[in-house]
Amino acid sequence: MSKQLILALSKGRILDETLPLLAEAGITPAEDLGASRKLLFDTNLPDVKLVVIRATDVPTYVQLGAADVGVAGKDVLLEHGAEGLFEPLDLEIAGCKLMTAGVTGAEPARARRRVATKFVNVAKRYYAEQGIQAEVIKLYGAMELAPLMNLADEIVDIVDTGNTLRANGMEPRELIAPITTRLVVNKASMTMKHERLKPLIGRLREAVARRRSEATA
Ligand SMILES: Nc1ncnc2c1ncn2[C@@H]1O[C@H](COP(=O)(O)OP(=O)(O)OP(=O)(O)O)[C@@H](O)[C@H]1O
Ligand SMILES: O=P(O)(O)OC[C@H]1O[C@H](OP(=O)(O)OP(=O)(O)O)[C@H](O)[C@@H]1O
Repeated sequence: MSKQLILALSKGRILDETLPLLAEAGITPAEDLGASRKLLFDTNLPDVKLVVIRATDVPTYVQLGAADVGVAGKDVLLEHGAEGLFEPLDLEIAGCKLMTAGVTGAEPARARRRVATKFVNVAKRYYAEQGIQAEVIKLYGAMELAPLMNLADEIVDIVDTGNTLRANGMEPRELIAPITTRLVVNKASMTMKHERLKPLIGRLREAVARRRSEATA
């Protein structure tokens, strides 16, 4: 195993909140991540590199050891599964909720509920736990359209302000899980590169704690 540390970052809305935390932990990209089409970046530290990839690909990179460390939403991790991954730290950024939602005022009455979502595994697990028979329909976006178009009775999706639901005549129903962004570490790296990872995780943990105490001060 090489001595290099590869960090896999989720691009999109998590990235902007991840970079200041990494900077507080002493890692800054060697160039502006947004200014090029590059996907692999050097940092200020010669033995640390960053890859910036789709959020849903982060657990795969870390699980299979292509990256040592990843930054991903708990929603993505719940959907992917935790095999081969340690989750040592809640970075407490990009908070939102994973919820069921339906048409405002409508009763979720159907014996076999049709549920549209991109979180297929989460949804199957959740409805099974609730003892509700569900036919889960995989979509890749715009879940809020599905009940409107009679494709589904209910959706499972991320809710933050609730504006997207409201704009489409829907309302949140049940909370499946509160979501924040997590640090994940490949299990083999955790053992083999422990000396290198321990201070990094420690500095990130301090940065998160500092923010928390500033927020409550
Ligand atoms: N309002 C929100 N809507 C969606 N995701 C949110 C929201 N607030 C925080 N998040 C977090 O941001 C992540 C999604 O980021 P983003 O929307 O940039 O990616 P995406 O478009 O869903 O990903 P992909 O490109 O893989 O489809 C989620 O996994 C979640 O953890
Ligand atoms: O409660 P709100 O504050 O409205 O946020 C939730 C919405 O934001 C996300 O969609 P996004 O705009 O990221 O598009 P996506 O479907 O491509 O993820 C998510 O899928 C919801 O639709």
